[in-house]
Amino acid sequence: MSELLRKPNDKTLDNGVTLLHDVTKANSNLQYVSFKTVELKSGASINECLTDLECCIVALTGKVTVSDGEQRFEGIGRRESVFEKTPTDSVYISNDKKMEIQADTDARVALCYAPSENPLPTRLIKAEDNQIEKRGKYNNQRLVHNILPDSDPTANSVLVVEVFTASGNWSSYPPHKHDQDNLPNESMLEETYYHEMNPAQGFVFQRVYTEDRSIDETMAVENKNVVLVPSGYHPVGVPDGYTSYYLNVMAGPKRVWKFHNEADHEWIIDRQ
Ligand SMILES: O=C(O)C[C@@H](O)[C@H](O)C(=O)CO
Repeated sequence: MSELLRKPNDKTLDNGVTLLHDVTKANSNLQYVSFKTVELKSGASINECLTDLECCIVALTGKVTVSDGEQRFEGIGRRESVFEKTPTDSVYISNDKKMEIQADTDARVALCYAPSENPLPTRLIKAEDNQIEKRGKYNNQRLVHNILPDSDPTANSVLVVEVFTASGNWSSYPPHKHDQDNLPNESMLEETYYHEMNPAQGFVFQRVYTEDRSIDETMAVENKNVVLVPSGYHPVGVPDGYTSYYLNVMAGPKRVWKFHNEADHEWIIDRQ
């Protein structure tokens, strides 16, 4: 199997916590982005000390109470399925803080980490704070919830966005990349994709390829899989009959999302 494709770990621990994904600097080819998906049974909890990482906790489904050791945000989370296609609540917690997440109902949370040395205030990012965008036309239509975009100074490094792609459509398309630290033309950001499909037996295809094709992998991605994008273009194609959801985490040396479209396919944007 591709080193860029991660399948979920379905082992539920005794305490009602299932760690579906745990992508770290130590177990991946990523230097900046770390990522977890955790399922919690109602009443279960997890604790972590954020030393040199900041974290954006996204309540994907269900309701959770999040604490940084001082502030407490109760009952956050807005949906039972991501496919309700409404924004959800998230909490940003900085490095050097404690993080506790307790499930008020059965819940699934995404923990989106990036390196951070500069403590910043904890912030509840309410569903209403998400910037909603509809992008694309023809078979390239997607709905975007910007949770932590680069225009929002809440974080030092991490960027978080969720994307819904309609059946038979494409997203992260035409192919774009952000793997050169060459602003103002392009920024260098690694990325993870956490995918879900509706109905859940669906699949999507994601290709990750660099300009020189030193990476060139096309993956069949199933429900709750993670795709790592250390560099390169990373388009997603969704088969007819299925809707795609993914959560992107990005981070790199500068907190700017400046992408470069692959020149051969840029004409797709300009069609009338
Ligand atoms: O617009 C889209 O199709 C989503 C992508 O921009 C996605 O968030 C991404 O690739 C970020 O680099």
